[in-house]
This record gives sequence, C-alpha cells and structure tokens, in this order.
Amino acid sequence: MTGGETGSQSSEGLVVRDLTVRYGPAITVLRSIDVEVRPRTVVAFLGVNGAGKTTLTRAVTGMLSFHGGSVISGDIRWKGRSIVGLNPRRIVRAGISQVLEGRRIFAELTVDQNLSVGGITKRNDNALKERRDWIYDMFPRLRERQNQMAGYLSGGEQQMLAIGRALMQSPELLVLDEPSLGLAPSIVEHIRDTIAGIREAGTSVLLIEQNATMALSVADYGYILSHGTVTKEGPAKELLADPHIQSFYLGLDEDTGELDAVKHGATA
Ligand SMILES: Nc1ncnc2c1ncn2[C@@H]1O[C@H](COP(=O)(O)OP(=O)(O)OP(=O)(O)O)[C@@H](O)[C@H]1O
Repeated sequence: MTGGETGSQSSEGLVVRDLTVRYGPAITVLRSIDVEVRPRTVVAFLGVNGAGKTTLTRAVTGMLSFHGGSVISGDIRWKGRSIVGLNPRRIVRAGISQVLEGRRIFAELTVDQNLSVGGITKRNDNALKERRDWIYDMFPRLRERQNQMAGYLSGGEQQMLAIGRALMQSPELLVLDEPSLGLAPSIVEHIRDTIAGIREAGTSVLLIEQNATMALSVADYGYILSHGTVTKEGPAKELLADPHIQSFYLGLDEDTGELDAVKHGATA
C-alpha cells in the first residue's frame, strides 16, 4: 500500500501511474514511476542531484512542456481525473499549487503584494483576508515585514513568503521543491514545522528534498528516486530507520552509525 492511509481513499488524492517522461526526443528522465499522495498526508520524494525529482513536479503542475519535456506513457490522476496535458492555470484551479525550487518571489513587490498576487484568481475578498491572516499567523516575521520589499528579506523569509504565496490559493495539494535548500538548520526546522501545520490544516504536501532527514522526519510516506526510477518506498519512519538510506542519504556510516556528511554530501 502507498501513501500511508487506507486503500479506499486512493482516487481522492494524487495518483501517478507508470509515468515515463522524456525531454526532447531522447532524454528519458522518469521511467515507469508510481507515486501516490493521499489527502492530508505529507509524501517525501527523495533523490540525489539529477535523479528526476523536479521533473516529477513539472509533470504534476503542467510545466513540463515549457521545459521541452513530455509524458511518453502512463497517467497522472488528481481526485480521480487525468491532469496530463492540462495547462498550469487549470491545474492550480483544480487545487494543486507549487513552490518552485529557488524561492522565486517578486523582489520588487512588498510582502503583502506578493501574497495578493498569490490569491489573484480568487474572488472572495473575505476569504482572502482570512487566508492572509492565517499565513501571517503561521509566519509572524512576514507580518512584521508586510510593507517591506520582498527582495530585502533573508533567504529563510523569502522561502516563507514563497510558501505563503502558494497557500493563498487554498490548495488541496502543495508541491514543495527543495524548501530547505541553502537555509540554516533553525530555519529548516521552522519550515518543517510549517509543513506539519499545513497538513494539519487539511492540505497534502508533495515534498521534494535532498535533505532526507528533514523530509522523512515530517513525512508520512517516502519514495527514493534513483536515475529516474523509484528504487524504494515505504512509511517515512521505516525509511528513516533503514541502514542503507541512513548510509547514503543521511550520511551515517553503515557500520559505525556515525555521521559521515563529507563522504556522502548530506545536507542534514
Ligand atoms: N529541460 C531539460 N532538458 C533536458 N534535460 C533536462 C531538462 N531538465 C532537466 N533535465 C535533465 O533531467 C535529469 C533530471 O533533472 P531534474 O531537475 O528533474 O533532477 P532533480 O532530481 O530535481 O535534480 P536536482 O536535485 O539537482 O534539482 C537531469 O539529468 C537533467 O540534466
């Protein structure tokens, strides 16, 4: 069973089946992968540089064609309906929002204006105001800086803003691409707590990460991707305890259990 909950809910969330994705005519990046994100769960998608993690996010959010990629075979179903071939706007409207790798906020707009842009397709002003208050409660530092230009925020604050902007759509699924990249450990912890809070509020999260420690400590379920193929999957707690995963992704020596971050390039 995948995704951490009961089988009866499988058609409600995101179901990726037998998906093969290619860039151009010859570069096959994802090979027959199966991934599932059930409602109200956090699913970690882990792998080293170039494994194909971002390519999965592009396929799910309708961005693949902008990068010269296409779905060769298989399907991506959201709440029981195929979303392959839908444009990004329709996918956002269907309830899937994403935070791209690299915190792409609008640097010359204020924090508040960035949030307004995030909610631009929503028409209910009261609901938007409530949403904005909820985001400011989650990130008090953004409230303090709401009239500042976003470009002057720290890296961690920009990541919070990027997440907040995506949440303005009230998504049912949030796709987060490497939110911990380049951030100090204390900020990473805050981001992890935020992800847990997002799940508690009812939104499921597909969490793309190289920082396996962070991702598996908050996720319900995880997938390990290697060269475009899912090589391992299971409940996050089991993956976290797996000696091979500890050795390769968490940087713990298989024999001694000691941290070996330099050898394995772990980011924890
Ligand atoms: N637009 C593209 N055209 C051709 N090849 C691409 C394109 N985008 C990515 N690739 C290749 O696809 C492979 C997977 O890339 P992808 O960005 O999905 O991996 P990733 O696991 O997210 O890596 P990282 O952690 O470094 O972001 C890489 O070999 C990459 O060079």
